Amino acid sequence: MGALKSLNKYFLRYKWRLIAGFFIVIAARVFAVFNVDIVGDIVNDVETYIESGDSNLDGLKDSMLFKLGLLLGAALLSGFFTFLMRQLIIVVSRFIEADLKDDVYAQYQRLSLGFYKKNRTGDLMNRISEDVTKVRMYLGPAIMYLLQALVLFAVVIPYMVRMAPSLAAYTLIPLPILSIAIYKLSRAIHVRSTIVQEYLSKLTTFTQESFSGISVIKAYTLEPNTFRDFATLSEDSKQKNLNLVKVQAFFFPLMIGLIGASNLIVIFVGGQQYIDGTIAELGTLVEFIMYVNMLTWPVATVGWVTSIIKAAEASQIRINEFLEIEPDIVNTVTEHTPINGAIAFKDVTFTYEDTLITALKNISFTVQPGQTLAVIGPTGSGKSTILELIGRLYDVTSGSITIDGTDVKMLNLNDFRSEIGYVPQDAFLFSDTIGENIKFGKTDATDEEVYAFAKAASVHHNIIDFKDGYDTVLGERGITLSGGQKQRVSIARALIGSPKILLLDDSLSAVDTETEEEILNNLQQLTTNTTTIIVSHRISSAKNADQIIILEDGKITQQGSHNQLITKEGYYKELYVKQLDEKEM
Ligand SMILES: Nc1ncnc2c1ncn2[C@@H]1O[C@H](COP(=O)(O)OP(=O)(O)OP(=O)(O)O)[C@@H](O)[C@H]1O
Repeated sequence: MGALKSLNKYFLRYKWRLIAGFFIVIAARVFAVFNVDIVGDIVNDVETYIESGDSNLDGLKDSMLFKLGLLLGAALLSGFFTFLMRQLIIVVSRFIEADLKDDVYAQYQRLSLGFYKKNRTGDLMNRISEDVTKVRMYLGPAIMYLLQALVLFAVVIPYMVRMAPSLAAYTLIPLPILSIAIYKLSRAIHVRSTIVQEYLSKLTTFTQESFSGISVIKAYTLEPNTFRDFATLSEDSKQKNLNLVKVQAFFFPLMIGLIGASNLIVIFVGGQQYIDGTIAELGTLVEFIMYVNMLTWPVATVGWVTSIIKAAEASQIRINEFLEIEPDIVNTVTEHTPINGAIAFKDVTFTYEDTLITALKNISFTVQPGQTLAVIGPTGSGKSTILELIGRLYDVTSGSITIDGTDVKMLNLNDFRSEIGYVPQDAFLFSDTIGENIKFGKTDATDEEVYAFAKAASVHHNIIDFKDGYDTVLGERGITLSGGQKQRVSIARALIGSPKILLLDDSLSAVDTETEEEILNNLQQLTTNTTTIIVSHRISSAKNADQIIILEDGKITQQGSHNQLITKEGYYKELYVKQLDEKEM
C-alpha cells in the first residue's frame, strides 16, 4: 500500500466531497437494512394474525399498508443516497484521474530529449492511459465498494448475531470462502486481462504502422504479407481473449453457487431452529435470507477490491518512479540572462548515452554575434549534434559551450531557448492551421507578421494558392505539405520570433536551388543581428557563410571561408567540384 500513499494529496484536495460521500454511504446502507427489518415485521404480523385465529382482517390490512408505505419510502431514500454516493465518490475519482494525468503530462514536458530516446512510445502512452486507469479503479469503485461493504458488515452482522446467534454463525461461514475465491479469481482475471491488453496494444501499433506506411505497402505489393502478419497477431490475441473469458466465466457461477449455499443453510438450519423453537418468529428467517443476499455482493467485492488495489499499487509504483525522474537538463538560473549570440565550443566531446556513439570529438570553434557559420560534412559526421548541443537538448560530455563567454549551463534555460530559432531536420508541423503553425514561433504574432515571415521563407505564394490559405489545416485530416513546403513553413516559424541564434539543420535540402538562393538572400537581410548556423550537404547553402567548418567522423578536418576552402585539397573542394559538375550536366 506504500505507493498508494502518494495519492493522499489528491484525496486531501477533495476531502469535503469524500467526507460527504462517506456519510451518504452510511445513510444509503442504513435505509437498505431498514427495508429488511420492515419485511421481517410484515411476515411476523401475518404469522401472529394466522396464529391468533382472528377473522377481522382490517387491522392487519391497515398495519401492512402503513409498513408497505415505509418500505417504499426507505427504498426510495436508499436509492437516492446510492445515487448521491456514486455522484460524490466516482466523480472525485474522475477529478483525481484528471489531476494525475495532468501531473504525468507535465512531467513528460519537463523531461529531456534523452528520456524520449530511451523509452518506447507505447510505454510512454501506457503510463498516461493504462496505469492511470488502474489507479482510478482504486480511487473510485474500489474505495466506494469497500466502504459500502464495511458499513454493511458493521450494521448487519451485529444485528444478525443479536437476533439469532447460532444461525448467524452458520450463515456467515461460506462468506469468507466466497471472498477468498473471488480474490483468487480476480487475480487470475487481472493477469490474463493484462496479457489481452498487451495484445490489443500490439494490434493497435501494427494497424497504426500499416496506415502510416500504406504507400510503401501498396508500392511493394506487401498487402498479402501484412495481412498474414495481422491474421497471426489477431489469432494470438483471440486465444488470449478466450483464456480470459474462461476464467471470467467462473465469476458469476461461483457467486451464485455460494449465495445458494448460504440460502440453503438459512433454510435448513433456520427451519430446524424454528421448528424446535430456538427461533421464535418466521420473520427472522425471511430477514436472514434477505441479509445473506444483501451481504453476498459486498463480500465478493472485498476479494475483487483487494485485487484492484494490488493492480493499482503496481501501476502507482510505475507512476511514482516516473514522476521522480529528474530531467538531465535542468534550469538552475532564475534571473533573466539576455544574450548577444556569440557562440564558442571549446574541446567539446559528446557521447550519446543510449548508443554510446561519440558523435563529437574535441570540437572547438567560435562564431561572433550576427555571423553565419556553415557546417558541412558526410552523413553521420555529427552536424546535427552540434545544433542539439547549442539548443541544450543535451549537455556536453566534456569541454564547454559558451554564449557571450558564459557557459550555457549558467544561462536561464527558458530565456535562452526563447532566443533560439531551430529548424530540425525532420521539421514537425502540428495538426493545426498553417498560420497557427507559424505562430508557434511567436504566439502573439499578428497576421501581417505571419505573412511577412512566410514571404521571407518563400512559402507565402504556395500558402495562398491553397483554398483556405493560412487557415488550411495540416495533418491527418488536413492537407499534406510537400517536403520543401514543410521546410519553408518551419523556417518561417523559426524566423518569426526574431531569434538571436538561428539553427538550420539541412533545412533547404528539399527546395530547388533557385528557391534556396532566394531564401538565403532573404535570410542575409533579416539576420544581420542573428548568429546563424547552417548545416548542409550543399555548397550553395554554405558558400556565403562568414565561416565554414568541415566535420568528418565527429572531428573538424577543415575550417575557413568558401574561397579559402576551394583552394585546399579535402572534402570541401571535392564536394564543390562534384556539385559544380552536376550543375553543368
Ligand atoms: N539521438 C541519438 N541517440 C543516439 N545516437 C545518435 C542520436 N542522434 C545521432 N546519433 C548518432 O550520432 C552520430 C552523429 O549523428 P548526427 O545526426 O549528428 O549526424 P549528421 O552529420 O547530422 O548526419 P546527417 O547528415 O545524416 O544528418 C551518428 O552516428 C548517429 O547515429
